Amino acid sequence: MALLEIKNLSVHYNNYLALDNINLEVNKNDYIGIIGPNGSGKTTLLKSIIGDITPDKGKIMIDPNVIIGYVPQFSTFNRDFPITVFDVILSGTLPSDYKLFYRYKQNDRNKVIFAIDKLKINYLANKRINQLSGGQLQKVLLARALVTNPDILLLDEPTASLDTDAKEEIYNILTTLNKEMTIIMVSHDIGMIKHNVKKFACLNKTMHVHDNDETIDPWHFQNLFYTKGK
Ligand SMILES: Nc1ncnc2c1ncn2[C@@H]1O[C@H](COP(=O)(O)OP(=O)(O)OP(=O)(O)O)[C@@H](O)[C@H]1O
Repeated sequence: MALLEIKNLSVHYNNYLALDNINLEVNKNDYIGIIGPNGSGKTTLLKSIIGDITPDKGKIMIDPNVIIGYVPQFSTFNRDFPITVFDVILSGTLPSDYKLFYRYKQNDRNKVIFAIDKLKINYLANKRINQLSGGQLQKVLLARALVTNPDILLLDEPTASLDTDAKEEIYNILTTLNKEMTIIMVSHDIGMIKHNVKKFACLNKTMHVHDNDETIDPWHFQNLFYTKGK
């Protein structure tokens, strides 16, 4: 059985159609890159998968044993908030139904230590988030998603506004993580997608999925698709 299956999904914001009849099957160890221009529905699709948006039509079926980790766009993150890296990552252990004054357990802290070790960011643990570079903050948000030990990792533009070295470092980390988990990543960065993912999907309200083999050029597909989709 697929870990996640999307069937005929459509989403409107009031009268605006953001996603139109999306179909996608996601299996163990898939690494899927979703590319599309601004406003094509990439974030809407990820938010539908994590249940933040209720679809008007269609279904998203998730294997009940599957845990999903979500790494939001880091531009949406308030970097001026006075909080340490350790506490940001610890917040990833909060249960969805947590109450005010929730007390973390030692086990929660152990999960943070595990994620910090995994991403080799021990040296950042006591820093405040406003002291981090973009690439460091991205790794912290990744560690925050890893504390739940997810089966599927969803990432929204994980390399946006990073320099080439930082981008490469994030992609290397994702390739390593993909050995043990499924990855779905949204990005504008077609070149990086081409070199890293196993499948790519072109999204512009509707979506087409392709295997990423040597002969396929995502630029070609994206252009074809956008021309046809208009
Ligand atoms: N809460 C909302 N209310 C109304 N319209 C929205 C809302 N959120 C998104 N939209 C619209 O839905 C469309 C898809 O938005 P979405 O954020 O999913 O696109 P995206 O591909 O992630 O864009 P970007 O690459 O700029 O992040 C856009 O036209 C956007 O303006």
